[in-house]
Amino acid sequence: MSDNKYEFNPNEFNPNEFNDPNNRNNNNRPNGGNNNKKKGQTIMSFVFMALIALFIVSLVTSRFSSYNKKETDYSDFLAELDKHNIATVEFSSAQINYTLVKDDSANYEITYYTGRIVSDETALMERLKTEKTSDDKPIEIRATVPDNTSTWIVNILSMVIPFILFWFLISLLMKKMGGGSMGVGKSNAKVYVEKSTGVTFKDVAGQDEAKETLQEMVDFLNNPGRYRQIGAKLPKGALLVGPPGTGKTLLAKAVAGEAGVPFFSLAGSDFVEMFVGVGASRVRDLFKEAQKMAPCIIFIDEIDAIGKSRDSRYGGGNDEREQTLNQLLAEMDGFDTSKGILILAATNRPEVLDKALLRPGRFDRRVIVDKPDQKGRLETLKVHAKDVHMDESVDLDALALASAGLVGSDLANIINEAAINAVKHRRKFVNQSDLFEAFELVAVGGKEKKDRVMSDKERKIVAYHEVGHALVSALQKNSEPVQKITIVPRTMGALGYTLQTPEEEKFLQTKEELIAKINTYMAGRAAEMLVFESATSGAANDIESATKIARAMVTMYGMSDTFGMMALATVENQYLDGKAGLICGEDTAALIDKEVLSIINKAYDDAMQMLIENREILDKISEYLFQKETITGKEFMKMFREMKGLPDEEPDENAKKLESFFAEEHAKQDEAAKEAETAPEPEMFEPEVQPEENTSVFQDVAPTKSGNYNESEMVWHNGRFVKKDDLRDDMFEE
Ligand SMILES: Nc1ncnc2c1ncn2[C@@H]1O[C@H](COP(=O)(O)OP(=O)(O)OP(=O)(O)O)[C@@H](O)[C@H]1O
Ligand SMILES: [Zn+2]
Repeated sequence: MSDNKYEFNPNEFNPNEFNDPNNRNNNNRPNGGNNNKKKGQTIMSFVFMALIALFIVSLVTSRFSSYNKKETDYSDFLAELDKHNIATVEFSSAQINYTLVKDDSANYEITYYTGRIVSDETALMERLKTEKTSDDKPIEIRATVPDNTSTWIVNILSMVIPFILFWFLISLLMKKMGGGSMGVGKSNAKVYVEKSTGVTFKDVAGQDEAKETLQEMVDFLNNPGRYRQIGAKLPKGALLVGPPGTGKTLLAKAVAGEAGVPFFSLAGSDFVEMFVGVGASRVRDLFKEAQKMAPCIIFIDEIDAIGKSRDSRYGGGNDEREQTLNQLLAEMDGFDTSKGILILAATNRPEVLDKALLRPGRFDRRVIVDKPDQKGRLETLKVHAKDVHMDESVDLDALALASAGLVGSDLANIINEAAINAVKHRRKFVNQSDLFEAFELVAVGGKEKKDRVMSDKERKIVAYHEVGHALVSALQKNSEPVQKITIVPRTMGALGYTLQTPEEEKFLQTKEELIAKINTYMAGRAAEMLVFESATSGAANDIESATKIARAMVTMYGMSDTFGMMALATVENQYLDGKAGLICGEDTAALIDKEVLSIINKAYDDAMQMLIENREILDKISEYLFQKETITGKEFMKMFREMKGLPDEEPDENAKKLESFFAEEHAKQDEAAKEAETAPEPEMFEPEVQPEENTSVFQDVAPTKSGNYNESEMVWHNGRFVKKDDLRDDMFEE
């Protein structure tokens, strides 16, 4: 199947082209719409030019015709009459035009004109009829209905032209803004229609539940009759809900591909325009076109852009969006399901959607497209690795294990980055270290930046900080194993990091595990304070992450002593950053802060205590890291166990896989050293990536001036260093 994707304007699209069975595989098909549009535009500009030309011509002629006309007073007219100087007189409806007996000095004849004085006219006529000109000819008298055609045209045109000009400018402006060009109401939104998407459920890895639900929809598109016969109401739409990059768009395409029907797609934000009413008319157009092509699928991405609740809490109350939404609801109610139109919509903020959208007969089915589990990740990796030449040694299993928390698009990205890496190293096959580097790029963010010059003092601080994290983690039962510790700075600002990955998929976290995590976060700063007695700004990320966990424990997980199981916050956008909104009074909010602070402070104390008790190990491993710059979790654990006098643990299968995956680090370093001499490094594009949540990265950012506290500003209080400014009276109360 070919991947045929077209952009088209539904207004000028000729649906018959789609219905022509002989035309099925004609790739040029919908361009007819484009040609029509072009033709229309040329005609319009032609008419426009013609009008302008006419206007100019008539202006010029009227100019010329008034060129030899001269206004005079009635008394002048009478005076000339007295002098027998008048040759012709012409009465028109409002004026008297007259010419004089030919004056030889003038090389053209001037027509004079003056107003009529009706009361005087009988006498005047008498005179004109009887009197003669100076050269003894009778005065020529005429009465004409004036020929006003030319002035009439000018008048009309002078009224119409500004309109046309105005309209022309507006449409130019709208085209600039990406709106409609031939009139405000018409749709020029980017609707994509693909006759066959070429995507099937096989291309979507994992997401088995979502596929199962959608399989029903496919069946309904294929056999609408079967459902109708038994009297079942056919579903009109389904809402695909999940975090970004999990494959919602891909699934929608797969439904179209499986059912073999055309796929209309556009983004919700395309509907919302500056002008009220544009969005609504776009919705109308879209449905009109879709009905002509039924059976088909309409896919609306980011439906929250139009479907946002009209409730003002979510920033509702926008006229344009409301109209668009109303139109969408009306269309959904209006169309006939038996034709086989299915509307799929995607969002990662289902909570902001207007309830009306979710009522039966609209998007009444919700399909959750969540982050993949380990199996899902492995399948996704396999799908994307299918067309990439992979070295035999490559173990996608280990990568799937290590990449907890990443979504489908991240995984696709890893495979692609790995392939780019292989090319960069002039290899024909992607090997494990390419994958590892790509994984780090996506999971941690940025690339190694070895040329960044840091002082030994700074590197030492970073080394202690990182080993602090790793050591406290290793000292606790409930923490995840350390996989890598490094003090090589990265391009996105990290000066070093400690990477931990769970050995198995976890769906629940216990209070002990959360506490262990907070302790581990605190350990970086604690190590700095213990050894250098001074804090750096490097712990900013640690502090933020730790506070987030502590706050969730208090407000949502029911894990605090003060509040117990009282709900104090609700998650506002579960599928994005999981931001929570407080649902409590101000007094309670202050108490929450206090509770969060006490959790953090206790964690800091505990971490400090653990480091003090294991100072020797801290010093040794930090020194080792300082020398080597990067060590694997395996190396770290070996040193740790030896010094602790612990027996070697036989790692389980998953642990072994992860170990070997992260051990690639060494292979990579050796290889890089070799290659550095030979191959010149081409510039590589770097995608912007965010560190992910599940795989814990204790990443430490470069210090900034404002955040760099020196010793004198810190005081030791209640068993920890605190910033002098932060010392409050109430801290001494306990
Ligand atoms: N389950 C999956 N199987 C295979 N590939 C996937 C999967 N999920 C995501 N991908 C890859 O990630 C890319 C982006 O996915 P897609 O655009 O469908 O995500 P989305 O959920 O619609 O994201 P958004 O909410 O940001 O629009 C896909 O083109 C595909 O390459
Ligand atoms: Zn840290």
